[in-house]
Formats: sequence, C-alpha cells, structure tokens
Amino acid sequence: MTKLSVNINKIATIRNARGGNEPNVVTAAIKCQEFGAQGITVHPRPDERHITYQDIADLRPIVSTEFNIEGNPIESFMKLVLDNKPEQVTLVPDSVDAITSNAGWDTIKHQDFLKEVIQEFKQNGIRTSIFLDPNPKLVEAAASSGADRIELYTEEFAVEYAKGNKKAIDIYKETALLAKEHGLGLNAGHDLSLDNIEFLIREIPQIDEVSIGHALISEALYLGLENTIQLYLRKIELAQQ
Ligand SMILES: CC(=O)[C@@H](O)[C@H](O)COP(=O)(O)O
Ligand SMILES: NCC(=O)COP(=O)(O)O
Repeated sequence: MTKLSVNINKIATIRNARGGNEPNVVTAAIKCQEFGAQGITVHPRPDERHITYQDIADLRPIVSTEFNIEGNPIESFMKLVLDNKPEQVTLVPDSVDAITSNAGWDTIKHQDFLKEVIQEFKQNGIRTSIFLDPNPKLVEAAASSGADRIELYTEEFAVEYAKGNKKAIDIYKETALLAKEHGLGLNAGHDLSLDNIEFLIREIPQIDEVSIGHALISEALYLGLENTIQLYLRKIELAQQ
C-alpha cells in the first residue's frame, strides 16, 4: 500500500509569520502521526523561510514513522542530513531563490555529482531518492547513480488533471514502470491533493510513497487535520482495492 508522508513546511510558514512558536511544528508532526500519517516530510530552504535547521533537530526524536528530508545537497544540507539521520533523503535540484521546487534532476548531466552524494548518504544508512521529471530517458542514469528511489515530480500531472487531461498520466506511468524495471523504488509528490490522489494511485499502484504538503494543509483549514489525513488514507486504499 502506498504510504502517505505529510509535508509540514506550511505549518512552519504560518508559525514564522508571527515569529513565535505557534503553530508548533513538533506538535503538528506528533498529531499527523497520531492521525495516521506514515511519514513526515520537510523541505528546508537555505533561507529557512519555513522549516529551520533547528526544527529538524527538534523533529528527529519525535518522528517515529519515517522522516524524509528534501533539498538540494549543498554543503550545509549534507551536514544537516548527516547530523539528523532521517530514514530518507530526497535530493531536489532547486535554486536558492526558487519559490518552490520547479524541476527534477538531469541525471545524465549530474551523474557523477549524484553518485558521490548518494554514496555518502548510503554509507550512513540513509535511503536516497532523486526528484525526477516524468521522463523515461532519465531513469537509467538515476539507477546508475545508486539511488534507492525516484520521486516523480507531479506538478504537470496535477495541472493537466485539473484541466481534465487524464492522458497526462501516461508519461508518468511509462517512467514509473521503467524505474521498477531498474529496481528503483517509487515516490511521488508536488501539488498532489484530495482531488487527484485517487486517480494517480489507481493509475500507478506501484508508488511506494506520496509526500503531500501544500494542498493537505490548505484542505485541513476547512476539513480539519485528522479528517483530511484520514480522507487521503481512504482514497489511497480505495485506489488500491
Ligand atoms: C520537492 C517538492 O516537490 C516540493 O513540493 C517541496 O517539498 C515543497 O517545498 P515548499 O513547501 O518549499 O514549496
Ligand atoms: N515532495 C513533495 C512534497 O513534499 C510536498 O509537495 P507539495 O504537496 O507541498 O506540493
């Protein structure tokens, strides 16, 4: 069954708006896990505009499910991950000033760099995942870099699905199947929501894990956090029945 990892970046965004400690990201992560989340994801940005490096140290001891830290493996990020030893690190090639993640890796061009970084994480017992555009041409190099998984960058799927274009899933399916053939695990994330999650999982039941933040926290404003997490779990279950 596909696991649901809740990305709590947006909890930190609200907290930082007032400079205090409410809402508290540690409490939010504990609650998400109590409500059924099977993982907690954070994507610290170099400017610490939402999740801070201190948040990660505070979260580490209370994440009892699976801790997934996402980011560009610059030196400070490497140290952060190695110091906190999450269960999974997701490598994302985002620039310092990116509003949000907007592309996956060119695994062919950056193969040597990825190999080196991945080896270091693996030596420390941390599962590695590479954020990837839906493009079968990039899969072989992702596998050769030594990564355990890829994370399919789902923004384009989400945008097209909202317009009614269900064919947008085809290239994701092709990429996913090839990844499985190469022995890679499969994650997916970005702009997933209660509207599109069931279709995605029904079409690609091989997905091991989805990480969802922006939509889930927004939906929780109307529906409540516990109810929203339960709704996601139900949709994932329905899609795989
Ligand atoms: C890697 C990815 O897909 C992003 O969605 C990210 O995890 C979210 O980051 P922000 O919360 O900074 O937009
Ligand atoms: N890896 C994707 C993620 O953690 C959450 O992305 P989003 O749901 O905030 O777009």
